[in-house]
Amino acid sequence: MDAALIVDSVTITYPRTTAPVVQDISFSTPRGASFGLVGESGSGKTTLARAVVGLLRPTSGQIRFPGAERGRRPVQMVFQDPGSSLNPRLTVGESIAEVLRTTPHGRRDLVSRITDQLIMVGLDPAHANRFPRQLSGGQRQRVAITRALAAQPKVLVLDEVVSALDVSVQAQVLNLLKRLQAEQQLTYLFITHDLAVVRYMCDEVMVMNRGRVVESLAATTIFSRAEDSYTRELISAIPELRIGRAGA
Ligand SMILES: Nc1ncnc2c1ncn2[C@@H]1O[C@H](COP(=O)(O)OP(=O)(O)OP(=O)(O)O)[C@@H](O)[C@H]1O
Repeated sequence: MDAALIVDSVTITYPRTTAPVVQDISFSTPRGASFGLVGESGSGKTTLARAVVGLLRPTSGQIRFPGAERGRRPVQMVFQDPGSSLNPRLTVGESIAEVLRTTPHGRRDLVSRITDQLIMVGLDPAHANRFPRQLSGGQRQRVAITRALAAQPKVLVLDEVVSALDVSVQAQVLNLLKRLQAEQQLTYLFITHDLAVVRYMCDEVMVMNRGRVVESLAATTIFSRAEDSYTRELISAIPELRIGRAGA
């Protein structure tokens, strides 16, 4: 298996706390695949995600990116609320430029690269001159996605990226992510409490509860095969399976 991300026996304990919030978690994701991490609030998903992107160091265990250049962590993260992850004082173009300046680009000028980044996520190049507050939630999330991709990652950690959006906009953003994944062979770590999103987007899914793995299974079988009582509880908590309808 050509793995892009390997999480190996990772345990994370925050300073000044005793119990680990992530306990002995292992999984790997093939290149171009999507791995779902689900579990209710407080189960440790975001903590693990922060370790994957290097924002915190595991107390024990390892996180590896096979095939990546030495010393380079080929991963970016997109957050739930682009309103707070994008700098409100920078225009969309400046925000993307900030990242583009750090990557190799041959002879192409910055403005045409910004234009390409916007077109790639279905935005009007004229949006480069707007501030985040002048965009809709869905448009802001597209900016956050293209800004993350401007860093040329191989792995994208997507933490509740559609939870704050209207249902119809959710489907558009999920379909955009699917297209980008196919075009760029991206590997996704998809964090959500929404099992319908997981079934639509992911190949495999791992269910976490209180920092531990409850079960791991193929995403398509999550509704039919989930055996653990905790997973069944999460399933029964879903108000309706809307993605099947909106996502085609
Ligand atoms: N900086 C911190 N210091 C101490 N404990 C923390 C810190 N950040 C998170 N925690 C605790 O770690 C546990 C896991 O939190 P985490 O945010 O990873 O869960 P989560 O599954 O992502 O939840 P949510 O969906 O609400 O974001 C929680 O009990 C939380 O209170």
